[in-house]
Amino acid sequence: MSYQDDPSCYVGSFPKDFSYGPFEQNGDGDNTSLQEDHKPRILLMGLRRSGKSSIQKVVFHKMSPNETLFLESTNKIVKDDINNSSFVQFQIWDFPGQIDFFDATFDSDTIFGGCGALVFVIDAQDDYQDALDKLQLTVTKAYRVNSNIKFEVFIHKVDGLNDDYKMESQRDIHHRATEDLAEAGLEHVHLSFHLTSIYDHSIFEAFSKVVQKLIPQLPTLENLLNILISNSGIEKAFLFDVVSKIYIATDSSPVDMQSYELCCDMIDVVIDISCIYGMVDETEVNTFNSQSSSLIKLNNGTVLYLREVNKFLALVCILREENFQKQGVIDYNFLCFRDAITQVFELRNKCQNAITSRGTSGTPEPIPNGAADSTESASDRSQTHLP
Ligand SMILES: Nc1nc2c(ncn2[C@@H]2O[C@H](COP(=O)(O)OP(=O)(O)OP(=O)(O)O)[C@@H](O)[C@H]2O)c(=O)[nH]1
Repeated sequence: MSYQDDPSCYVGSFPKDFSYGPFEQNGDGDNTSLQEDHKPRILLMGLRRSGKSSIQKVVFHKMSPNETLFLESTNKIVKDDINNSSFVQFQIWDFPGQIDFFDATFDSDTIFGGCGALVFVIDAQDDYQDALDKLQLTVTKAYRVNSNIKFEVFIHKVDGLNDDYKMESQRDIHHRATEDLAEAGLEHVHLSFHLTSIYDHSIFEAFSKVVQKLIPQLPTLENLLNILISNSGIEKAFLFDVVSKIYIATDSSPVDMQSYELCCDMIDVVIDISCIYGMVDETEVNTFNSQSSSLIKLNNGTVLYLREVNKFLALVCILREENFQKQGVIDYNFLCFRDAITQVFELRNKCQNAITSRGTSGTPEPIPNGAADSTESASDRSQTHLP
Protein backbone atom coordinates (compact mmCIF):
# COMPACT_ATOMS: atom_id res chain seq x y z
CA MET A 1 0.00 0.00 0.00
CA SER A 2 1.37 3.40 -0.63
CA TYR A 3 0.31 6.88 0.29
CA GLN A 4 -0.82 7.37 -3.27
CA ASP A 5 -3.16 4.33 -3.04
CA ASP A 6 -4.81 5.19 0.24
CA PRO A 7 -5.38 8.92 0.73
CA SER A 8 -6.96 8.06 4.10
CA CYS A 9 -3.40 7.48 5.21
CA TYR A 10 -1.44 10.29 6.68
CA VAL A 11 1.80 10.75 8.45
CA GLY A 12 2.05 12.35 11.85
CA SER A 13 0.18 15.57 12.00
CA PHE A 14 0.25 15.65 8.20
CA PRO A 15 -3.41 16.36 7.42
CA LYS A 16 -5.47 13.21 6.90
CA ASP A 17 -7.71 14.39 4.12
CA PHE A 18 -4.89 16.34 2.55
CA SER A 19 -5.90 18.33 -0.45
CA TYR A 20 -4.84 21.46 -2.15
CA GLY A 21 -6.83 24.60 -2.56
CA PRO A 22 -10.05 24.78 -4.56
CA PHE A 23 -9.79 24.50 -8.29
CA GLU A 24 -11.12 27.53 -10.04
CA GLN A 25 -12.16 26.62 -13.52
CA ASN A 26 -12.36 30.21 -14.62
CA GLY A 27 -9.62 32.40 -15.94
CA ASP A 28 -10.75 35.44 -14.05
CA GLY A 29 -7.77 36.42 -11.99
CA ASP A 30 -9.73 39.32 -10.50
CA ASN A 31 -11.78 37.22 -8.14
CA THR A 32 -8.85 36.08 -6.02
CA SER A 33 -8.97 37.48 -2.50
CA LEU A 34 -6.33 39.87 -1.22
CA GLN A 35 -5.09 37.04 0.98
CA GLU A 36 -4.24 35.09 -2.15
CA ASP A 37 -2.92 38.02 -4.13
CA HIS A 38 0.37 38.19 -2.23
CA LYS A 39 0.92 34.46 -2.73
CA PRO A 40 3.67 33.76 -5.27
CA ARG A 41 2.19 32.40 -8.47
CA ILE A 42 3.73 29.83 -10.78
CA LEU A 43 2.37 29.75 -14.32
CA LEU A 44 2.57 26.47 -16.26
CA MET A 45 2.57 27.26 -19.98
CA GLY A 46 3.46 25.48 -23.21
CA LEU A 47 1.89 23.97 -26.32
CA ARG A 48 -0.96 21.48 -26.17
CA ARG A 49 -0.02 17.99 -24.94
CA SER A 50 3.40 19.19 -23.74
CA GLY A 51 2.75 17.77 -20.27
CA LYS A 52 1.69 20.76 -18.11
CA SER A 53 -1.28 19.14 -16.34
CA SER A 54 0.62 15.87 -15.86
CA ILE A 55 3.42 17.72 -14.10
CA GLN A 56 1.02 19.46 -11.74
CA LYS A 57 -0.90 16.28 -10.95
CA VAL A 58 2.20 14.09 -10.41
CA VAL A 59 4.08 16.60 -8.23
CA PHE A 60 1.25 18.14 -6.20
CA HIS A 61 -1.57 15.62 -6.34
CA LYS A 62 0.34 12.36 -5.98
CA MET A 63 -0.96 11.05 -9.31
CA SER A 64 1.06 8.12 -10.65
CA PRO A 65 2.60 8.92 -14.06
CA ASN A 66 0.68 6.21 -15.89
CA GLU A 67 -2.63 7.77 -14.85
CA THR A 68 -1.74 10.94 -16.75
CA LEU A 69 -2.38 9.08 -19.99
CA PHE A 70 -6.09 9.57 -19.30
CA LEU A 71 -5.98 13.28 -18.50
CA GLU A 72 -8.38 15.42 -20.52
CA SER A 73 -7.11 18.44 -22.39
CA THR A 74 -7.16 21.70 -20.42
CA ASN A 75 -9.52 24.21 -22.01
CA LYS A 76 -9.49 26.92 -19.32
CA ILE A 77 -6.94 28.33 -16.89
CA VAL A 78 -6.92 25.98 -13.86
CA LYS A 79 -5.75 27.62 -10.63
CA ASP A 80 -4.47 25.42 -7.85
CA ASP A 81 -3.73 26.66 -4.32
CA ILE A 82 -0.66 24.81 -3.09
CA ASN A 83 -0.79 25.13 0.70
CA ASN A 84 1.14 21.99 1.45
CA SER A 85 4.19 23.60 2.89
CA SER A 86 4.39 25.87 5.88
CA PHE A 87 6.96 27.96 4.06
CA VAL A 88 5.80 28.07 0.53
CA GLN A 89 2.17 28.81 -0.09
CA PHE A 90 1.69 29.52 -3.74
CA GLN A 91 -0.69 29.12 -6.60
CA ILE A 92 -0.13 27.15 -9.78
CA TRP A 93 -1.99 28.30 -12.88
CA ASP A 94 -2.18 25.60 -15.56
CA PHE A 95 -2.85 27.20 -18.94
CA PRO A 96 -4.47 25.57 -21.96
CA GLY A 97 -1.96 24.98 -24.73
CA GLN A 98 -3.85 27.11 -27.23
CA ILE A 99 -3.85 30.29 -25.11
CA ASP A 100 -3.79 33.40 -27.32
CA PHE A 101 -1.98 36.35 -25.71
CA PHE A 102 -3.50 38.74 -28.20
CA ASP A 103 -7.03 37.71 -27.40
CA ALA A 104 -8.90 40.69 -25.86
CA THR A 105 -9.99 38.57 -22.90
CA PHE A 106 -6.39 37.67 -22.01
CA ASP A 107 -5.64 39.99 -19.07
CA SER A 108 -1.82 39.93 -19.17
CA ASP A 109 -1.47 42.50 -16.38
CA THR A 110 -3.42 40.35 -13.91
CA ILE A 111 -1.86 37.10 -15.06
CA PHE A 112 1.79 38.16 -15.37
CA GLY A 113 1.63 40.97 -12.78
CA GLY A 114 1.43 38.68 -9.74
CA CYS A 115 3.58 35.93 -11.23
CA GLY A 116 6.66 34.71 -9.37
CA ALA A 117 7.81 32.08 -11.86
CA LEU A 118 6.78 31.08 -15.38
CA VAL A 119 7.45 27.44 -16.26
CA PHE A 120 7.37 26.84 -20.01
CA VAL A 121 7.08 23.14 -20.88
CA ILE A 122 8.57 21.87 -24.17
CA ASP A 123 7.87 18.31 -25.38
CA ALA A 124 11.38 17.10 -26.24
CA GLN A 125 9.97 14.06 -28.06
CA ASP A 126 8.23 16.31 -30.59
CA ASP A 127 9.53 18.85 -33.11
CA TYR A 128 9.97 21.89 -30.89
CA GLN A 129 10.18 24.76 -33.39
CA ASP A 130 6.60 25.86 -32.70
CA ALA A 131 7.28 25.54 -28.97
CA LEU A 132 10.34 27.80 -29.28
CA ASP A 133 8.30 30.38 -31.20
CA LYS A 134 5.65 30.30 -28.46
CA LEU A 135 8.35 30.51 -25.77
CA GLN A 136 9.76 33.70 -27.27
CA LEU A 137 6.29 35.23 -27.56
CA THR A 138 5.46 34.25 -23.96
CA VAL A 139 8.68 35.60 -22.46
CA THR A 140 8.43 38.83 -24.45
CA LYS A 141 4.82 39.41 -23.35
CA ALA A 142 5.41 38.44 -19.71
CA TYR A 143 8.69 40.33 -19.26
CA ARG A 144 7.12 43.54 -20.56
CA VAL A 145 4.47 43.29 -17.79
CA ASN A 146 6.69 41.99 -14.96
CA SER A 147 10.49 41.98 -15.26
CA ASN A 148 10.85 40.12 -11.95
CA ILE A 149 9.43 36.86 -13.29
CA LYS A 150 11.77 33.84 -13.06
CA PHE A 151 11.66 32.09 -16.45
CA GLU A 152 12.09 28.29 -16.27
CA VAL A 153 12.10 26.03 -19.35
CA PHE A 154 11.28 22.37 -18.72
CA ILE A 155 12.65 20.25 -21.59
CA HIS A 156 10.10 17.60 -20.84
CA LYS A 157 9.43 13.92 -21.65
CA VAL A 158 13.15 13.18 -21.84
CA ASP A 159 12.43 9.63 -20.64
CA GLY A 160 11.95 8.78 -24.31
CA LEU A 161 15.41 10.04 -25.33
CA ASN A 162 18.88 8.51 -25.00
CA ASP A 163 21.50 10.46 -23.07
CA ASP A 164 23.27 11.82 -26.14
CA TYR A 165 20.02 13.07 -27.65
CA LYS A 166 18.98 14.57 -24.28
CA MET A 167 22.16 16.67 -24.10
CA GLU A 168 21.92 17.61 -27.79
CA SER A 169 18.28 18.72 -27.34
CA GLN A 170 19.17 20.79 -24.28
CA ARG A 171 22.07 22.44 -26.10
CA ASP A 172 19.99 23.14 -29.20
CA ILE A 173 16.95 24.47 -27.32
CA HIS A 174 19.16 26.63 -25.05
CA HIS A 175 21.00 28.08 -28.06
CA ARG A 176 17.89 28.77 -30.17
CA ALA A 177 15.84 30.16 -27.25
CA THR A 178 18.52 32.62 -26.14
CA GLU A 179 19.17 33.62 -29.78
CA ASP A 180 15.45 34.31 -30.34
CA LEU A 181 15.36 36.50 -27.22
CA ALA A 182 18.46 38.39 -28.35
CA GLU A 183 16.75 39.11 -31.67
CA ALA A 184 13.80 40.52 -29.70
CA GLY A 185 16.16 42.77 -27.75
CA LEU A 186 15.77 40.70 -24.58
CA GLU A 187 19.30 39.25 -24.42
CA HIS A 188 19.46 40.26 -20.73
CA VAL A 189 16.51 38.03 -19.78
CA HIS A 190 17.76 34.86 -18.06
CA LEU A 191 16.17 31.49 -18.85
CA SER A 192 16.83 28.41 -16.66
CA PHE A 193 16.67 25.03 -18.43
CA HIS A 194 15.79 21.67 -16.82
CA LEU A 195 15.62 18.16 -18.34
CA THR A 196 12.46 16.63 -16.88
CA SER A 197 10.20 13.62 -16.93
CA ILE A 198 7.28 12.57 -14.76
CA TYR A 199 8.65 9.01 -14.86
CA ASP A 200 11.61 9.75 -12.60
CA HIS A 201 12.62 12.20 -9.87
CA SER A 202 13.81 14.86 -12.34
CA ILE A 203 10.45 16.65 -12.32
CA PHE A 204 10.53 16.86 -8.51
CA GLU A 205 14.08 18.14 -8.51
CA ALA A 206 13.34 20.74 -11.18
CA PHE A 207 10.23 21.97 -9.37
CA SER A 208 12.24 22.11 -6.13
CA LYS A 209 14.60 24.59 -7.79
CA VAL A 210 11.66 26.64 -9.13
CA VAL A 211 9.96 26.80 -5.71
CA GLN A 212 13.22 27.66 -3.90
CA LYS A 213 13.47 30.84 -5.99
CA LEU A 214 10.11 31.91 -4.51
CA ILE A 215 11.28 31.57 -0.89
CA PRO A 216 12.79 34.85 0.38
CA GLN A 217 14.02 32.98 3.50
CA LEU A 218 16.07 30.55 1.42
CA PRO A 219 19.52 31.97 2.38
CA THR A 220 18.57 31.70 6.07
CA LEU A 221 17.38 28.11 5.65
CA GLU A 222 20.58 27.17 3.80
CA ASN A 223 22.67 28.82 6.51
CA LEU A 224 20.81 26.91 9.23
CA LEU A 225 21.38 23.64 7.35
CA ASN A 226 25.09 24.43 6.88
CA ILE A 227 25.45 25.08 10.62
CA LEU A 228 23.60 21.86 11.43
CA ILE A 229 25.65 19.57 9.14
CA SER A 230 29.01 21.12 10.03
CA ASN A 231 28.37 20.57 13.76
CA SER A 232 26.85 17.10 13.46
CA GLY A 233 29.09 15.14 11.07
CA ILE A 234 26.29 15.07 8.48
CA GLU A 235 27.29 14.87 4.79
CA LYS A 236 24.04 16.11 3.19
CA ALA A 237 20.74 17.43 4.51
CA PHE A 238 17.47 18.22 2.70
CA LEU A 239 14.49 20.13 4.09
CA PHE A 240 11.60 18.35 2.42
CA ASP A 241 8.01 19.31 1.89
CA VAL A 242 6.77 15.81 2.63
CA VAL A 243 3.62 15.66 0.52
CA SER A 244 5.14 16.93 -2.72
CA LYS A 245 8.70 15.62 -2.07
CA ILE A 246 10.00 19.01 -3.12
CA TYR A 247 13.04 20.03 -1.12
CA ILE A 248 12.63 23.68 -0.21
CA ALA A 249 16.24 23.96 0.97
CA THR A 250 19.49 22.04 1.22
CA ASP A 251 22.98 22.82 2.48
CA SER A 252 25.56 24.41 0.21
CA SER A 253 27.28 21.16 -0.84
CA PRO A 254 26.42 19.95 -4.37
CA VAL A 255 23.17 18.00 -4.86
CA ASP A 256 23.54 14.68 -6.64
CA MET A 257 20.39 13.06 -7.99
CA GLN A 258 21.16 9.72 -6.34
CA SER A 259 21.18 11.27 -2.83
CA TYR A 260 17.98 13.16 -3.59
CA GLU A 261 16.28 10.01 -4.90
CA LEU A 262 17.38 8.05 -1.80
CA CYS A 263 15.79 10.68 0.44
CA CYS A 264 12.58 10.72 -1.64
CA ASP A 265 12.35 6.94 -1.37
CA MET A 266 12.90 7.18 2.40
CA ILE A 267 9.97 9.58 2.74
CA ASP A 268 7.76 7.15 0.82
CA VAL A 269 8.86 4.29 3.12
CA VAL A 270 8.24 6.34 6.29
CA ILE A 271 4.79 7.45 5.10
CA ASP A 272 3.82 3.89 4.18
CA ILE A 273 5.05 2.40 7.47
CA SER A 274 3.44 5.19 9.51
CA CYS A 275 0.15 4.46 7.76
CA ILE A 276 0.42 0.77 8.59
CA TYR A 277 1.86 0.82 12.13
CA GLY A 278 1.59 4.42 13.29
CA MET A 279 -2.08 4.45 14.27
CA VAL A 280 -2.88 2.80 17.63
CA ASP A 281 -6.58 2.82 16.82
CA GLU A 282 -8.95 4.41 14.34
CA THR A 283 -9.49 7.38 16.68
CA GLU A 284 -5.76 8.02 16.64
CA VAL A 285 -5.19 11.38 15.02
CA ASN A 286 -1.42 11.59 14.80
CA THR A 287 0.64 8.65 13.62
CA PHE A 288 3.78 10.70 13.70
CA ASN A 289 4.66 13.24 16.37
CA SER A 290 7.53 15.64 16.91
CA GLN A 291 9.50 12.88 18.67
CA SER A 292 9.21 10.56 15.70
CA SER A 293 12.25 9.76 13.65
CA SER A 294 13.29 7.17 11.14
CA LEU A 295 16.67 5.55 10.54
CA ILE A 296 17.68 3.48 7.51
CA LYS A 297 21.15 1.90 7.42
CA LEU A 298 22.40 1.05 3.93
CA ASN A 299 24.85 -1.77 3.27
CA ASN A 300 27.52 0.69 2.16
CA GLY A 301 27.96 2.21 5.63
CA THR A 302 25.62 5.14 4.90
CA VAL A 303 22.80 6.14 7.25
CA LEU A 304 19.60 7.97 6.26
CA TYR A 305 18.07 9.83 9.20
CA LEU A 306 14.66 11.53 9.04
CA ARG A 307 13.18 13.89 11.64
CA GLU A 308 9.88 15.77 11.48
CA VAL A 309 10.36 19.59 11.57
CA ASN A 310 6.71 20.64 11.50
CA LYS A 311 3.46 19.28 10.14
CA PHE A 312 4.56 19.78 6.54
CA LEU A 313 8.34 19.69 6.61
CA ALA A 314 10.81 16.91 7.39
CA LEU A 315 14.61 16.98 7.59
CA VAL A 316 16.35 14.07 5.85
CA CYS A 317 20.08 13.65 6.50
CA ILE A 318 22.72 11.44 4.89
CA LEU A 319 25.76 10.58 7.04
CA ARG A 320 28.40 7.91 7.62
CA GLU A 321 27.41 5.19 10.09
CA GLU A 322 30.45 5.91 12.30
CA ASN A 323 29.29 9.53 12.68
CA PHE A 324 25.92 8.35 13.86
CA GLN A 325 27.51 7.08 17.07
CA LYS A 326 27.02 10.62 18.38
CA GLN A 327 23.23 10.50 17.87
CA GLY A 328 22.70 12.49 21.09
CA VAL A 329 24.63 15.42 19.68
CA ILE A 330 22.82 15.15 16.34
CA ASP A 331 19.43 15.14 18.07
CA TYR A 332 20.38 18.13 20.24
CA ASN A 333 21.58 20.06 17.20
CA PHE A 334 18.40 19.08 15.36
CA LEU A 335 16.25 20.57 18.16
CA CYS A 336 18.19 23.86 17.91
CA PHE A 337 17.70 23.74 14.11
CA ARG A 338 13.96 23.12 14.48
CA ASP A 339 13.59 26.01 16.93
CA ALA A 340 15.37 28.32 14.52
CA ILE A 341 13.14 27.18 11.62
CA THR A 342 10.07 27.85 13.77
CA GLN A 343 11.29 31.39 14.44
CA VAL A 344 11.87 32.01 10.72
CA PHE A 345 8.36 30.73 10.01
CA GLU A 346 6.79 32.90 12.75
CA LEU A 347 8.61 35.94 11.41
CA ARG A 348 7.36 35.17 7.92
CA ASN A 349 3.82 35.02 9.23
CA LYS A 350 4.14 38.31 11.12
CA CYS A 351 5.46 40.07 8.02
CA GLN A 352 2.74 38.55 5.84
CA ASN A 353 -0.02 39.48 8.30
CA ALA A 354 1.37 43.02 8.43
CA ILE A 355 1.22 43.16 4.59
CA THR A 356 -2.31 41.78 4.55
CA SER A 357 -3.60 44.09 7.31
CA ARG A 358 -1.97 47.06 5.57
CA GLY A 359 -3.83 46.06 2.43
CA THR A 360 -7.24 45.85 4.16
CA SER A 361 -7.05 48.69 6.67
CA GLY A 362 -5.01 51.06 4.53
CA THR A 363 -2.98 52.06 7.57
CA PRO A 364 0.50 50.55 7.73
CA GLU A 365 0.96 48.12 10.59
CA PRO A 366 4.36 48.41 12.36
CA ILE A 367 6.59 45.44 11.53
CA PRO A 368 7.31 43.73 14.89
CA ASN A 369 10.39 45.14 16.68
CA GLY A 370 13.61 43.44 15.71
CA ALA A 371 11.82 41.56 12.97
CA ALA A 372 14.28 42.82 10.41
CA ASP A 373 17.24 41.04 11.96
CA SER A 374 15.40 38.10 13.57
CA THR A 375 16.31 35.64 10.85
CA GLU A 376 19.99 36.38 11.37
CA SER A 377 19.58 35.94 15.14
CA ALA A 378 17.66 32.69 14.49
CA SER A 379 20.56 31.26 12.51
CA ASP A 380 23.11 32.62 15.03
CA ARG A 381 21.25 31.08 17.97
CA SER A 382 21.33 27.72 16.27
CA GLN A 383 25.16 27.79 16.40
CA THR A 384 25.70 24.53 18.26
CA HIS A 385 28.98 22.76 18.86
CA LEU A 386 29.94 19.21 19.62
CA PRO A 387 30.45 19.05 23.40
N1 LIG B 1 6.70 9.97 -21.97
C1 LIG B 1 6.19 10.98 -21.24
N2 LIG B 1 4.88 11.36 -21.41
C2 LIG B 1 4.43 12.39 -20.65
C3 LIG B 1 5.25 13.06 -19.70
N3 LIG B 1 4.49 14.05 -19.12
C4 LIG B 1 3.25 13.98 -19.70
N4 LIG B 1 3.21 12.98 -20.61
C5 LIG B 1 2.07 12.59 -21.46
O1 LIG B 1 1.77 13.65 -22.34
C6 LIG B 1 0.36 13.66 -22.62
C7 LIG B 1 -0.19 15.07 -22.45
O2 LIG B 1 -0.07 15.43 -21.07
P1 LIG B 1 -0.93 16.64 -20.49
O3 LIG B 1 -0.45 16.84 -19.12
O4 LIG B 1 -2.37 16.43 -20.73
O5 LIG B 1 -0.45 17.85 -21.42
P2 LIG B 1 -0.96 19.37 -21.34
O6 LIG B 1 0.19 20.22 -21.68
O7 LIG B 1 -1.63 19.63 -20.05
O8 LIG B 1 -2.01 19.38 -22.52
P3 LIG B 1 -3.23 20.43 -22.72
O9 LIG B 1 -4.13 20.25 -21.54
O10 LIG B 1 -3.86 20.02 -24.01
O11 LIG B 1 -2.62 21.80 -22.78
C8 LIG B 1 -0.28 12.65 -21.67
O12 LIG B 1 -0.54 11.46 -22.39
C9 LIG B 1 0.81 12.37 -20.64
O13 LIG B 1 0.76 11.04 -20.14
C10 LIG B 1 6.61 12.61 -19.55
O14 LIG B 1 7.40 13.12 -18.75
N5 LIG B 1 7.02 11.58 -20.33
